[in-house]
Amino acid sequence: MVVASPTPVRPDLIRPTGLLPVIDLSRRRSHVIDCIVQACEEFGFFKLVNHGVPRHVVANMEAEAFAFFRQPEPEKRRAGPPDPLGYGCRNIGFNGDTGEVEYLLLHTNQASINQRSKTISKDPKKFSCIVREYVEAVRDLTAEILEILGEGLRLKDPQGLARLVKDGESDSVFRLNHYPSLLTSNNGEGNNNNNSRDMSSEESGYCCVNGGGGGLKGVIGFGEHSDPQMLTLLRSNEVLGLQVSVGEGLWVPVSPDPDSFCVLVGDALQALTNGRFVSVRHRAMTNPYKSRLSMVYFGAPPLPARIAPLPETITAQRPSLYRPFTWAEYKKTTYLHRLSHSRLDLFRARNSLSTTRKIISLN
Ligand SMILES: C=C1C[C@]23C[C@@]1(O)CC[C@H]2[C@@]12CC[C@H](O)[C@@](C)(C(=O)O1)[C@H]2[C@@H]3C(=O)O
Ligand SMILES: O=C(O)CCC(=O)C(=O)O
Ligand SMILES: [Fe+2]
Repeated sequence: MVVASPTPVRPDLIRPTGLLPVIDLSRRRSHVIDCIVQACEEFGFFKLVNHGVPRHVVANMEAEAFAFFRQPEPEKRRAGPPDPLGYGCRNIGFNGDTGEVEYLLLHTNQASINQRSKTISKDPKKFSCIVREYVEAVRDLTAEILEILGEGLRLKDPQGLARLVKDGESDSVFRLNHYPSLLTSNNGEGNNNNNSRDMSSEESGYCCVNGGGGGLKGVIGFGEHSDPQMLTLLRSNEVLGLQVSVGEGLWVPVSPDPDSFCVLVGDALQALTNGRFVSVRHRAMTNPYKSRLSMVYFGAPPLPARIAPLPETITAQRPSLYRPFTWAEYKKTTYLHRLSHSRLDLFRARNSLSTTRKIISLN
């Protein structure tokens, strides 16, 4: 069991379950604003409950995803190889990263979804319609959270951040990750799991914290990284796997809750807030007994959008930490590096390291 003690959570605001914040979106708005800002500052992560995304929209997407991954490998390969969009198995990105995961990566642009659906599903109209419904719901929720953050940061234009993901040209992507259990994967030749079944949690009795339980070591499904975009909304089935870094090598498992969304601050939002919000490092472990499915929306601005610390986040004590860049420039850099690379450091303003040292010594 991991016991970690990073910066203590202000007890009046966030209701922690274990260590990580859980925020109820249906509470009083001013309270929600304070909680979300605090969570983004302290962890770059929170769990959101009572979020308003209809259950059937999530259930339909999950059913389509499982139906896709249940197919024999040659069928799935029709939707690949990832360019980076499409179906991928074990290889992540173009720089040698691997993990025990198979995935579908889609752009959220409707024309692209329609086109890709043709190689993904035997009923492409149904598939693209279900993806559209899900993506629209999570995009709207992402925009709502960004508006809350805009208010919390007292931005002159509180809707500005949300507009970036609502823009028709937004470069947001959607990813379905499937982490087969050891029972359903077949050692190397893909995951032809259509005839296998998982164990029930009662059968498995598996309790995985920081990688292992019952004497089994955890296997990395998706290695350590931060997400490059602004905000990530991640929903998984009831299987444990996601872990969040709280610094000093400590990984905190996120208890799975199919009715909630995990919200993760990405690199672009860290830059826009001049480091006030932290992009959280995270990873996903596989579960030996149960297949895990995560559905992940990455809210991004349009490619030409300029990313630079917002004026309201720049002060005499905390001058601009990052030089301006476009999302296109950042995305290109992302794809030139390994998954675990701290790519935002490449965009630090000159002298920002000495500024950081000054801030630390003033505290
Ligand atoms: C190894 C890589 C895969 C990735 C692009 C990268 O070069 C580094 C970041 C990776 C990541 C992590 C978050 C998202 O899953 C993703 C789609 C993204 O935007 O950055 C992936 C990229 C990918 O798998 O294509
Ligand atoms: O599957 C998960 O829980 C994490 C996946 C992830 O971090 C990603 O797709 O970027
Ligand atoms: Fe991620």
